[in-house]
Amino acid sequence: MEKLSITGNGPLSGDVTISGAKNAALPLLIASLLTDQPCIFSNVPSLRDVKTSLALLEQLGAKVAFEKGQAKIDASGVDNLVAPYELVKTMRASILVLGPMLAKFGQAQVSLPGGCAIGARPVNLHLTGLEQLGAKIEVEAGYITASVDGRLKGANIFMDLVSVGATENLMMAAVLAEGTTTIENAAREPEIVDLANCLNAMGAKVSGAGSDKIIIEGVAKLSGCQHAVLPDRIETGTFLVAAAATRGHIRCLNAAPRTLEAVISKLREAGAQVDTGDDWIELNMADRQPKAVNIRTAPHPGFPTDMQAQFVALNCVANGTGVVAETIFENRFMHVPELHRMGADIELEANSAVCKGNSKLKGAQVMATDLRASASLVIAGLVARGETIVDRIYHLDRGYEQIEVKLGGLGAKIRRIKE
Ligand SMILES: CC(=O)N[C@H]1[C@@H](OP(=O)(O)OP(=O)(O)OC[C@H]2O[C@@H](n3ccc(=O)[nH]c3=O)[C@H](O)[C@@H]2O)O[C@H](CO)[C@@H](O)[C@@H]1O
Ligand SMILES: C=C(OP(=O)(O)O)C(=O)O
Repeated sequence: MEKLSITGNGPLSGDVTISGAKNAALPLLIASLLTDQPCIFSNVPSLRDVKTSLALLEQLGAKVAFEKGQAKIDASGVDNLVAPYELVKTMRASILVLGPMLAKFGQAQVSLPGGCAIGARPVNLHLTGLEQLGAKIEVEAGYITASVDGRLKGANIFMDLVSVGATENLMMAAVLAEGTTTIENAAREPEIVDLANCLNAMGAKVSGAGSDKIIIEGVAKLSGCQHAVLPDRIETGTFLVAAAATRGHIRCLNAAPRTLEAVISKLREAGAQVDTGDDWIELNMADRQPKAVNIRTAPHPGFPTDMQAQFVALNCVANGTGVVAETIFENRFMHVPELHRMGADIELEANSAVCKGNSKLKGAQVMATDLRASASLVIAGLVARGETIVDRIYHLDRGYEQIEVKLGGLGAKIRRIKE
C-alpha cells in the first residue's frame, strides 16, 4: 500500500497550478450518457475517481479515451444498463448514472452506494425525485431498479434537504423529460452551474442553476459538446490552507476565486493577506502565526464541508481557540484522533471540534480515513517537527492530482513511498 512521507520544512512558496474539479468532472462525464454524439471534456483531472467514472461508462458500453487532461466519450453504443456494486462501492458518485440512464434508455439498474467513512449518505432524495418524474423504482438485494414507460414527465420537485448529488441526478433526468421540471431548494454549488452550462451546450434548456430554484424545459434529444471542467475549489482551498499553516506565500493559478468566497473570507480572518484576479489567488502569511477561526459548514454559498478538515489542522497551529461545527455529515471528524497522535489539542463535542491552537505538532505515523481527512493530515505533516507518514493514501488519490509533486514544487519535503 502506498504512503506519503512528509517532513516539516518551513513556509510553502511559489506557484501551483490547480486541476479541474473532481466534483464537477464526475457528473459531466456521466452526462455524456444523455447523447449519442461524442462529448469532449478538457481540464479533466487525472484522479482515481475520474478513472472509475470512465471505467463505469466503458462497462455500460461507451467508448472512452482519456489523455493529457482530455476525455472523449461516445455513448452511442451503450447497451448494458447495470452499474455493478464493484464499481459503485469505490465511488459514491456512480449513483449519478441513474437519472441519465433512465431518461435516455427508460431503465437502469444501479447498485446502492452504501455508507462511507463520513456518514450514512442515503440516496432517498434521488429516488423520490425520480419517482416524481414518473419513474417506477424498486430496491432489492442492494440494487435500485428503475424504469419508465415512455418518457419521464416534468414535475415540481421540492427537495427536503439541500443535496448536490440529488440535484445533479434530477437535472440530468429532467433534461430529456416531457414538459417542465422545477427543482426547489436545489443545491447552489458551482459544480451544479458547470453541469447546467454543459447540458445547455448539449441543447438542454436549464435555467436558474446557482440559485435554489432550477427550471428545466425538457427536450427530445441532446447533442455532443466540448466543455472545459471548472477549476477545483477544494484543491485550491487545500493549498491555500497549507500555505497559511506553514506561514508561507503562494499563488494558485488556473483557479476560480469566485467559487471560494467563504474559504477566502476565513483565511483573511485567520490573518492571511489574500489577493485575487480572474483566475488566480495569492495568499501571503508573511511568516505570521495564523489566528484560530470558528467555522460552521453549510451548503454553498456557506463554508464547504470539504474544507472543514483542512481548517481543523490550521486551527491546531493557530493562536487561540477555534470551534469547527460540521452540519452536513454526521461523522466527518475522523481526522481528529489522527491529529491527536501528532500532538493536537482538539476536543470533540457533539458535532463540533474545539481546536485549542498553539499545538507543537510532532511527526507520527497516521492513517488516512477519507479524502479530506487525508488532506488535513498532509497539512499537519507540513508543519510538524520530524517525519509524518500518512498511510492509505488511495483516499487522497481519489481527489488530488499528484499532490506530492505539486507540494514539492512549493518547497515541501514530501515523497510517495511505494511498497
Ligand atoms: C461527488 C460530489 O460532488 N461529492 C460532493 C457532494 O456529495 P453528495 O452529493 O453525496 O452530498 P449531498 O449534498 O447529497 O449530501 C448532503 C447531505 O444530504 C444528505 N442526503 C443526501 C442525499 C439524499 O438522498 N438524502 C440525504 O439525506 C447526506 O447524507 C448529507 O448529509 O456534496 C457534498 C456536500 O457538499 C460534498 O461533501 C461532496 O464532496
Ligand atoms: C466527500 C467527498 O467526495 P465524494 O462525495 O466523492 O465521496 C469529497 O470530495 O470530499
